[in-house]
Amino acid sequence: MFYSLRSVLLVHNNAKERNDLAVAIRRTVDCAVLEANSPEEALALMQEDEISVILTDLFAPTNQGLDLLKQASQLNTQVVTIVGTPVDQRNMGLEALKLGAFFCLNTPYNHEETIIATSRALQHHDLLTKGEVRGRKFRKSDGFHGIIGQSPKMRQLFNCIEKLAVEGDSSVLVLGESGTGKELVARAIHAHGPRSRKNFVPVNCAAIPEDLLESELFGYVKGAFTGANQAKMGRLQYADGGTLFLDEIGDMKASLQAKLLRVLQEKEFEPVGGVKPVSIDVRVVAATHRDLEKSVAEGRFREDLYYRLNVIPLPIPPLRKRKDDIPLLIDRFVAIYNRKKKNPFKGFEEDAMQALKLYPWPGNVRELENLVQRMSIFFAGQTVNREDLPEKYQCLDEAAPAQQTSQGPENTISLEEGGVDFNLLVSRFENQLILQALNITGGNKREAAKLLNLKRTTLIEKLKRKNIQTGEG
Ligand SMILES: Nc1ncnc2c1ncn2[C@@H]1O[C@H](COP(=O)(O)OP(=O)(O)OP(=O)(O)O)[C@@H](O)[C@H]1O
Repeated sequence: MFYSLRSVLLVHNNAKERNDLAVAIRRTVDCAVLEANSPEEALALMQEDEISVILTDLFAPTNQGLDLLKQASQLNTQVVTIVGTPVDQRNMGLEALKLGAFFCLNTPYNHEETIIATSRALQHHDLLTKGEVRGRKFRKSDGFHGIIGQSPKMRQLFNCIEKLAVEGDSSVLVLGESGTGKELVARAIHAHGPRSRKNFVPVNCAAIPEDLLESELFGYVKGAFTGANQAKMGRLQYADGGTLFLDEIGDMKASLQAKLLRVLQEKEFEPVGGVKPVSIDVRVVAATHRDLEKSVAEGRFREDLYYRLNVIPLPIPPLRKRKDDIPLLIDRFVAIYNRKKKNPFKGFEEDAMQALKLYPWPGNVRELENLVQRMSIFFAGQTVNREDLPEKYQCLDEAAPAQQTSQGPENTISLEEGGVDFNLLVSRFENQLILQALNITGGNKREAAKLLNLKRTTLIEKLKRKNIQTGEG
């Protein structure tokens, strides 16, 4: 997804400090963090990965940091830079700002200040890149804040977002199947309303381990538990004045549901281990693919919290109910995945387009985006017809989509009676996917990572950890 492709490159020559800062950013900001020890290493990484934001020391007195700024903006005109410089060398910081740096921080870095500057820089990057895609290829009428759609159902959705965004305070519950664009909708609500000058902070309640979620959300005071050597601000506080996006809210455990309810009712909370309430002003946008009413009926979700969150329910229709949007979405994704390609993919023939309109898209827009990405790799410089599509997409009529050949999101694994070895099964599943991807790409790790929707560096890390030997690439 183009938002989560955002990556921050930290350039700092003290490995321990760099690593601590990288961990702090990863925990709070929705992005990948890459690290480089020197400007040379940073430039090499920039050749390999698309970087959204660079945070670099200026490496006084050599000016290497200023050189890095110049070369980085030649390599990638949309990269946003933040520089760090000691207080007594602010004049170099000024030079960097004149060269186009977005922000100048004092070193040694203060984690909270750096995290705020980094999220702002990423927001700025989002605006730059969205503007480019729309400006070049898309008209405003094709969608709304990066959400593509022209079908009556989507136009209705855009109207609702416009109205509720302006109002600015009421909680919103975004409902829809996985991959329908719930996070995009939450971002649009934030971007279109009065809170857009402050942070949009996403928290995926299902992705963060239950026992960590509380301190991630609410932060903690020094000494709150073993290892809490200093106080830490929670994500809720980063969202102060802005929007907190609670994805997969249906997965939140009961004790946290009670604490969240208090935030919504009283606009205050206590960090873990703290006794002093902290006032907070956030708009909460929550999302789930679950049937929350059913969870309430089954006693798994608090009824009072459900009503507090559900002030404005916002259902997003599944893709199969708005198939008119498919060609437009395909055009958009083709344009995105053709960016910077020397030999661009030429798109889908009419018979392929017809088949794709017949397919039921259980994984919704995410599945469509992945398919276009895959086709653009394997059919670079060509067009694709129906027979070129993976088998399950070669539909001839609506009632009978071609056989399901892969593990779509609709497939489930059932738990055996005696239980399973979870880690072993997950690891085997990962191995199979990785080996299949490497097989298809002839061992090319970059292309394999694309097929798996992983960053190249993540794939390499996994290969190392699993001791999987591959050819070059
Ligand atoms: N209408 C749309 N226009 C453009 N891109 C879209 C649209 N809907 C979804 N996408 C893309 O599909 C992917 C999934 O979107 P998103 O993460 O917002 O879905 P979601 O409903 O939050 O999924 P999940 O429930 O699995 O978290 C992203 O890459 C997003 O950019």
